[in-house]
Amino acid sequence: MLLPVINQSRHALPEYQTAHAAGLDVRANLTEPVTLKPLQRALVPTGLFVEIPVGYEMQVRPRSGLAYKHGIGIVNSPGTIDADYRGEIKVLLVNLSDQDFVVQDGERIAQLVVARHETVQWQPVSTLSETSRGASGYGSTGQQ
Ligand SMILES: O=c1ccn([C@H]2C[C@H](O)[C@@H](COP(=O)(O)OP(=O)(O)OP(=O)(O)O)O2)c(=O)[nH]1
Ligand SMILES: [Mg+2]
Repeated sequence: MLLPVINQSRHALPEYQTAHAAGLDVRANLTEPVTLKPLQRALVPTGLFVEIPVGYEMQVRPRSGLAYKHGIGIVNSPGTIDADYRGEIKVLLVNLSDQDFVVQDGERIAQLVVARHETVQWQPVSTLSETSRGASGYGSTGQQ
């Protein structure tokens, strides 16, 4: 897919790091580093503006390496970039570790996944089809 993009950051466009990666690693675009204290969050700019085709969305997902090594997650994970959004893509990072974490300019902070989505029209009904699961959930099938 060709994706229209305006890059107002100082960095190269997000790239797939391997041949069949789902996510494009996106970099922080900062004039100075941002320090996240434990449990602190920050809306980190990317300097990127995109025009996603109708029927698609862009998901802003965490990077597992940052999560595992530093406890860095995304508060609203996965973030949703709508097809009609024309603003800057931002990443809502949170520090879930017990130590300060410094986000550096140019650091790969998240990955962007473009995906199709459906648009529904509601069909109000009074009954739903029966299944063996029924209304059971929240661990109803056990742990092992
Ligand atoms: O991680 C994110 C999530 C959202 N957005 C932008 C694009 C998205 O299209 C817009 C709105 O996001 P969302 O619908 O998740 O937020 P909201 O709280 O429902 O805001 P709104 O009332 O503007 O829809 O904000 C980002 O830049 N990064
Ligand atoms: Mg919304």
